[in-house]
Amino acid sequence: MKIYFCGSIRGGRDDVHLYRKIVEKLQSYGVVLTEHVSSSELSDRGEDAAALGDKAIHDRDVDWLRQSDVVVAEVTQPSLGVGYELGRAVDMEKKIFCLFRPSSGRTLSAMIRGAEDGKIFVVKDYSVDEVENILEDFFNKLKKA
Ligand SMILES: O=c1[nH]c(=O)n([C@H]2C[C@H](O)[C@@H](COP(=O)(O)O)O2)cc1CO
Repeated sequence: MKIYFCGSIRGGRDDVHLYRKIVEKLQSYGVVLTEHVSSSELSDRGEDAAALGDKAIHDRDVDWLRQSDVVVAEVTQPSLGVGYELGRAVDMEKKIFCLFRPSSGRTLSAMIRGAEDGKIFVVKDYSVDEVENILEDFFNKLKKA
């Protein structure tokens, strides 16, 4: 299974340790195409745009999105890139699982919360200590579907 993980980069890296935890769990279900999103070496400046170029980053990621079987996004830290990826993924009819932490004190964008349909686009409120169980539930149901 190919998994596309979305997490904030230029939107802010406050949750990078959580992204790492999520990606490690996801790797027990398949290949995470966007493992770099969870790297603590990646700052909020993003990948080396001078070497890669923003267009190359965008085109590579959209190609990975197309290849992916499922999209998992940590959406607590607001990120334009994550919002864009989710919009494109909806258009590609991908199965999408968004994770949001209410304990952050934030209110999730209506364009994410309101996209929930309980089937293809699922939004789950969670706390850090339950993230592994929540991912287990999601992938167990996915295997049965
Ligand atoms: O350097 C990058 N590499 C990269 O893969 N992305 C993708 C993956 C992330 O899920 C998402 C983060 O977007 P943003 O940087 O706007 O927070 O965009 C984003 C950047 C920088 O915008």
